[in-house]
Amino acid sequence: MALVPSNGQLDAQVELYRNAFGVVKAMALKSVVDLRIADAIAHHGGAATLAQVAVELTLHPSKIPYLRRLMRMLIVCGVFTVQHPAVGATDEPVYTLTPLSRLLVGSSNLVPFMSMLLHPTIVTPFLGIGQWFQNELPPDQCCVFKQTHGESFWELTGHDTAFDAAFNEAMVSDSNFIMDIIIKEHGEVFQRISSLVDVAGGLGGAAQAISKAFPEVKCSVLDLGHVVAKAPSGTLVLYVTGDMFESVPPANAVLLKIV
Ligand SMILES: C[S@@+](CC[C@H](N)C(=O)[O-])C[C@H]1O[C@@H](n2cnc3c(N)ncnc32)[C@H](O)[C@@H]1O
Repeated sequence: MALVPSNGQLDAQVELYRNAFGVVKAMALKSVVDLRIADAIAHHGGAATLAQVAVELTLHPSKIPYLRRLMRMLIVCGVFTVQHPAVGATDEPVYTLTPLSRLLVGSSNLVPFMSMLLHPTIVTPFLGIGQWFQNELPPDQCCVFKQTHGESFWELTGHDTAFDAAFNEAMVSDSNFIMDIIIKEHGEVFQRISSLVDVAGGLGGAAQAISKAFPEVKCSVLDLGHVVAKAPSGTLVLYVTGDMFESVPPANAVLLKIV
């Protein structure tokens, strides 16, 4: 039988499937965060066999073959690496951390932020994007989030205390991570100002970091009432309740981070 050239169709199919399976990458990462696999490897000095990981995570031994598959996926994603034993050796492969998974361990890790990004409340609305385009929604239901949950993101955080706490913790973890780098590498920008307002600053992770490094900068945070109510006290940072669309407290500089 004569072979018919595929005219790039096979490459296109691979690319199509690769995009569709992108969701598996995200969910594999979610399992790392849920199970704390990076911590398990870190507890073994940064290198562990599957059996050691399984013991650390208290997984049933019957799950080890599936854990191997999950780890294979995560290696492709750059989350872990594996060192195979020399040919003929009977040692087990050893899994190690990479720069990505090192961000999931230690004191200022990004686990809360990753957990939030991959939280069902955040992920589920994406399943309804197609439907959202088809429906003529009333103006007060104009976003995909509201279509799924029946209320806006900020309405939900206003009454769901557990989700709000997780969300605020996530934002603080991102701020702790990024502000450390910004202050070390570009701290000079804060030396030229005397006051700063962190607009929609959440619990003020960014403002707190700036205030600690530059106590001479008068820092304030503007956010919604239910967030300000949980703000830390006894710091130099002033928390102000308000709506950023109505007014913003005066300051030399305005900081907008992930808003
Ligand atoms: C994605 S978070 C970012 C928090 C902070 N900037 C950070 O990077 O950690 C957005 C923040 O905007 C606040 N927010 C939402 N609508 C607001 C409004 N109309 N006025 C003031 N803050 C608002 C939320 O409560 C939340 O704390």
